[in-house]
Amino acid sequence: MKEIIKVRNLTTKFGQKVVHDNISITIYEGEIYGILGASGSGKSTLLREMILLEHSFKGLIEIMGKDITKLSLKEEIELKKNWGVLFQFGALFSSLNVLENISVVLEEYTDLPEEFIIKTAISKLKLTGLKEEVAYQMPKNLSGGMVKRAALARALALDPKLLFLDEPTSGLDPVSARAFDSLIKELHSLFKPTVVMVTHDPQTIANVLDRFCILIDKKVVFEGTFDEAVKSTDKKVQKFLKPILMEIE
Ligand SMILES: Nc1ncnc2c1ncn2[C@@H]1O[C@H](COP(=O)(O)OP(=O)(O)OP(=O)(O)O)[C@@H](O)[C@H]1O
Repeated sequence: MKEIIKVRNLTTKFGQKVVHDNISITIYEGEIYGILGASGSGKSTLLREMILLEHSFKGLIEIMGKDITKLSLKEEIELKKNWGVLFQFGALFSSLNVLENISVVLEEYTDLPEEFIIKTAISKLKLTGLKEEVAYQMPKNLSGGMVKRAALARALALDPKLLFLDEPTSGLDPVSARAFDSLIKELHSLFKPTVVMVTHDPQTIANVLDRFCILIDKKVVFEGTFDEAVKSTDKKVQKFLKPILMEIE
């Protein structure tokens, strides 16, 4: 298996507050990898560090063979073309309609003619199960599930090798959440991107992730598959898994 993201000896501090204390994880190409942990354990911070939005760390983060602290501007742009991001609350631009929200990414990172941008944006929208007419709606008129799908369509705009998802099912009702899990699995089997997601959703953890890490008390206390976690004798891992196992029973 080929490594696509390597985190080594990473320490994150905000002032005196240590969020990650010398943590290391490895994400392999093509897997669906979860960053798990209690609230405030630094999951989103780790994801934000990987996508160059947070820089308060020491140690190594290597993505597709590149140390992300040593990128030239050109390399940074090239690397960003390889990934799509779905932020926790969808984070669509409220003043733009759905089509424009997806198109901005294509306009920023490609030289495609406008007609092709529109066709591509609509095809991404359809991939996420939304109808073409949704393209002309404003985000405020969409349901929570539709916002997530539209935001996922935007994340898919550049056919990313890497898809970063921050709490993809949070805020969704159970039916929409499970439908979103299925969509992620379907898109993954179609395009085989590496998916890195922050989640605390027990069903997603048990049914969608290939491997995951668990952050507790600033450390990575576990990295591996769900079955391996269930078999772990580590007290912290067992305590973390208990409510998840009860929920999925
Ligand atoms: N830019 C920042 N400046 C100062 N503190 C920060 C910053 N970003 C995050 N933190 C702190 O780092 C800690 C970890 O935050 P983070 O959002 O990564 O946790 P999380 O595990 O994703 O939590 P949740 O599950 O609640 O979203 C929190 O105590 C948070 O307040």
